[in-house]
Amino acid sequence: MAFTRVNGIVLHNQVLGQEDGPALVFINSLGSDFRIWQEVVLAFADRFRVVLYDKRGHGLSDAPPAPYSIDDHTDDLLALLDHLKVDRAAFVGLSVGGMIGQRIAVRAPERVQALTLCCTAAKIGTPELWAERITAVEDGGIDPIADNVLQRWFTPLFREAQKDEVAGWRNMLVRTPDHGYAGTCAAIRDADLRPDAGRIKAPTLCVAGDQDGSTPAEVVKGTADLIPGARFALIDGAGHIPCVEKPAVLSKLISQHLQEAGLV
Ligand SMILES: O=C(O)CC1=CCC(=O)O1
Repeated sequence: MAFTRVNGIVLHNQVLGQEDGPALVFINSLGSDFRIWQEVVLAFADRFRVVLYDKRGHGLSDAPPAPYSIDDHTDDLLALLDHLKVDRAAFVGLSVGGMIGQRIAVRAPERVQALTLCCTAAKIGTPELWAERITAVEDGGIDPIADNVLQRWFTPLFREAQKDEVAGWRNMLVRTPDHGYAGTCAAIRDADLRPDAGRIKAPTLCVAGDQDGSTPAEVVKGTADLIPGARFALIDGAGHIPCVEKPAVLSKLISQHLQEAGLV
């Protein structure tokens, strides 16, 4: 685990696995930190140099004043990868993490060997919806909205069967700095990546959860249709965070995609 200053802020990050292996970078979602990838990473650490980090405003990274943009998040990740001397990598991005992944694939195509876009889209929600959420968090913090968020993150079955685990992920969510969370809501509010989606050259897999209340399967599929050659896969019994709810299924999909991209 390391703390690295890039672009004037400290980013919490971890590099594990094979020092000489191909790099595999995971980018987490709104209100989460890199612990959400723990189960998935286990499937890759024997073959890959795995890079995990908390984006600005999240986890143990610095939370500079809001608002942020997707390009701020993208600049941070590119600078962190420069610091780590990772020239090229496969990227796996969840939700807003997938927006950052799409942006890297357009801005630095030579660095992207493969892209897995998980429960994400080129445009997520509406500006009005994000403005409402920002106001709610600015007024009352994350706690009052947390139960609604969890209903989108996890299926009813998982929430019922894994009450303690869900309570733990709720703790992660509500401990996100309010302005870090709101700052990233603003990044999502302002991002419409659809005009550039056709420029993505990396082999791309788009993955959806069949019970995702944030980026429903048809929204994810709509983005897959915009990206040349992108494939689409649906995970049964998953909400918005399949790396927690269905880690084995997600790992298998990522692994197959990386194989098809010639990375293993
Ligand atoms: O909080 C949600 O609704 C889920 C979500 C949307 C974008 C993101 O990163 O997470």
